[in-house]
Amino acid sequence: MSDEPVIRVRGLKNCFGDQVVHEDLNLDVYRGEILGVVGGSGTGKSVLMRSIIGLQTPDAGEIEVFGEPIIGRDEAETVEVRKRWGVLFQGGALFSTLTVAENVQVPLREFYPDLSQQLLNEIAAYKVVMTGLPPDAGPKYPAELSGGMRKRAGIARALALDPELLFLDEPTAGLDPIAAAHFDELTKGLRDTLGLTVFLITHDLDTLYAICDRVAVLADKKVIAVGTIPELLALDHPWIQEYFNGPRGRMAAATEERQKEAEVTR
Ligand SMILES: Nc1ncnc2c1ncn2[C@@H]1O[C@H](COP(=O)(O)OP(=O)(O)OP(=O)(O)O)[C@@H](O)[C@H]1O
Repeated sequence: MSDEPVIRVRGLKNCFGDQVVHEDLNLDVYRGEILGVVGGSGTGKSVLMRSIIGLQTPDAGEIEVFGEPIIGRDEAETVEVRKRWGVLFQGGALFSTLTVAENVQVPLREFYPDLSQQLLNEIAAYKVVMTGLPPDAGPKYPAELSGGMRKRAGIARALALDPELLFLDEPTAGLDPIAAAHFDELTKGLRDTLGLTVFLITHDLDTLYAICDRVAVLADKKVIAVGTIPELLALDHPWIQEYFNGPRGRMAAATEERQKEAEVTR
């Protein structure tokens, strides 16, 4: 992790009618880190992600990704920076009428319309295997895959353009604990091998303990705290205490502790 922010958010404000979702929200995400983003339902985690990737126009504030301003710029102006990130939306959001391989090719066709079909096929096949899917998953349709495989296919598509930055919105939601743990390993493995920066929205405490370098907590319309889990535990904010020190939080901490001990004795 470096001290260079890949994402810089300052004074962000987002409203829907009378509802103020974000007010004076600030956040830095550093190169090479996996940043977990947590908060109660409706605190605006997805709206924050959508603002950063330019799908939501905020009411005020500044957002920079790789030093490029995002707010108020159209798609054509941000094309170079958009090539540098990949996104896995909540639920995977694959096109159901396209095969896995065709889904992976969508961003390639959008940004590199002159690539030959052979090259598109080769890149898609490589991305599919890279995410741990069997090679024969390429010609399958999303409906023919398990939930865990669909998430992997979503990651394969997010990786299509060899991004430096990956946005994941609740990637382990709906997965059984074993598939979720495998997905966590995949995320960490990709970060370690490709040097990615990962912005990871999650409700999954196991994921936070297992792979996140820092965690940002959304509450009261802003990021109220960001740090390692021990740093957050030292704060006496009621939501943070309830979240990390509630029964599920304690269980996730104990699991992580056991895994670390097992690694030491191995
Ligand atoms: N396009 C929209 N129009 C109106 N309201 C919206 C829109 N998008 C989001 N909201 C509202 O903004 C708030 C934050 O939504 P968001 O989806 O970011 O929450 P979240 O923290 O990701 O929640 P969850 O953990 O349940 O996914 C919610 O109250 C939601 O209803």
